[in-house]
Amino acid sequence: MINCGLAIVISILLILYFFHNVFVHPLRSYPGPLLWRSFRFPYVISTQRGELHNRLKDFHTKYGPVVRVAPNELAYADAAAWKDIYANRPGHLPFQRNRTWFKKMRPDEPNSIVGFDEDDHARYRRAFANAFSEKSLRDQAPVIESHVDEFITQLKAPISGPQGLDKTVDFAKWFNFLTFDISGDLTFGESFDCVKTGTEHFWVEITQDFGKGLALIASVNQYYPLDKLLRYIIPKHILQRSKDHRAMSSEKAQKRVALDTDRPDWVTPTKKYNAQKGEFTDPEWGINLLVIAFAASETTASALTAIIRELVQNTGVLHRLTQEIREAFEHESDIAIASTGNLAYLNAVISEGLRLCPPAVIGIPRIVPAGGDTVCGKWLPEGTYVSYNQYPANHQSYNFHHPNTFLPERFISPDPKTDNMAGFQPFSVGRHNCLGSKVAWNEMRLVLARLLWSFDISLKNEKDRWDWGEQKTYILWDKKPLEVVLRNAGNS
Ligand code: HEM
Repeated sequence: MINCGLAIVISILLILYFFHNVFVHPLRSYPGPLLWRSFRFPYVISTQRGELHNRLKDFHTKYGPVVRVAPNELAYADAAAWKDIYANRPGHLPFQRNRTWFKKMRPDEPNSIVGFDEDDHARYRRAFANAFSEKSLRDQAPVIESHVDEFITQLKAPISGPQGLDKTVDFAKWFNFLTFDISGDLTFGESFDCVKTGTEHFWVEITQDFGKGLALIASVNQYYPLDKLLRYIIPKHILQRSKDHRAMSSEKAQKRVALDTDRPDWVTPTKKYNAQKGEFTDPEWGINLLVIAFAASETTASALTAIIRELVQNTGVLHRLTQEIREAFEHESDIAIASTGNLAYLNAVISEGLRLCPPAVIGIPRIVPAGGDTVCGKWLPEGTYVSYNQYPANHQSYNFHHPNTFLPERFISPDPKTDNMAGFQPFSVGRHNCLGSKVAWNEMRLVLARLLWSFDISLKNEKDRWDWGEQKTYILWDKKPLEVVLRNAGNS
């Protein structure tokens, strides 16, 4: 009897909630699918199924550039939203990162540079910015170049053996090896040696679950007080792995920070700045170096994997790019970070890869600040979740012509009538934009130039062709293997 009464009460509350969201809520005039406008659960289920990017893409096609995707959330595919949501607007309060995505596992954990606390963020950002100045990047270039050199040497080794056989490589794996080795070196002062050993280091292996973990945390946190149960919902062995990983990161961070050295990396300039302006605590170093090592690697590996997939699936583009690179350099040793900056077609290919397959697939929502504010000319109540979602937005024909086609030419001479380049912000804008965008560009140009100079590259299996968006995303791309055949091009 009590159960029956409870069920009736819950049903009535749900119906009232539904009517409130659809007919009374301040966002009621925004278009979107009825179930999503009424309840949060379709968004959460879609996130957990890894298909949110495709659902949002379809919604933006059907409903236009602003869609209500949950009772309190709007998704934007309108370029004007970038400035309103992410940039600093004089006279406006900042739109903070959404706490549901970044809630701490333990209250005594410090915030990180990607956290929601704006004061801590500004303090970290000012310090780490020194590691990404033009001078610091120049100092770090030889470190990146030596890792890329080791990567190419490893790929070449069996091919230049006695049989001179072609070699099959899974680039989804190998780009991870390379980018994590580089960021291990530049954060913790030592490479993870994935390229050297041809295997994933334990630290790197665990980070492969980060996206899924973030997606789960963000989903559960939507349902107060369920979030209190988070630590009981996550299986014990996963919690333990996560603790081990944190402990290993802290240990590595402390070891690196304790070193009295001028090695060119992301710690030396930050430490020098801190020596004058105020030190980080050990836990602050630990969490930030962990976050930066991850942010630098996963994204760049995703971009490189996507770009190579698009190249081997679009052989006309591959041919033109290979020609540009081989004509630009006489010797392999001429290919360096400084010498690859101005290759027009290479830059266009990378941009188009970032447009079609953005590593930051969807935007982490921001929150409209106290008192409410405007986005794209319309006032929104405080507390509204808002985000610009790159993958869904970049695939709309009202933003880019032939939006689903890999067309680097659109970046060679952009036509504002067909392509709205203001919407193309793969590294975001404003005070939280990517700190390492120049590093990413340096790495991507160098790796692609070295690869295409040395190898003729083709798909292992001609039938292994598919659209990048078919993969699942858990905040980040859940990348499928990319098996390609490398044939030594005979250049030296
Ligand atoms: C193709 C590669 C990359 C892409 C597409 C990318 C994209 C992004 C995006 C979109 C953001 C903003 C996230 C947000 O708004 O919440 C971001 C933040 C960040 N990225 Fe990258 N990133 C890349 C590579 C790198 C590299 C190489 C580093 C090197 C350290 C790096 C470090 C960071 C950091 C520290 C932040 C947080 C900045 C802040 O909140 O102030 N990223 N990245």
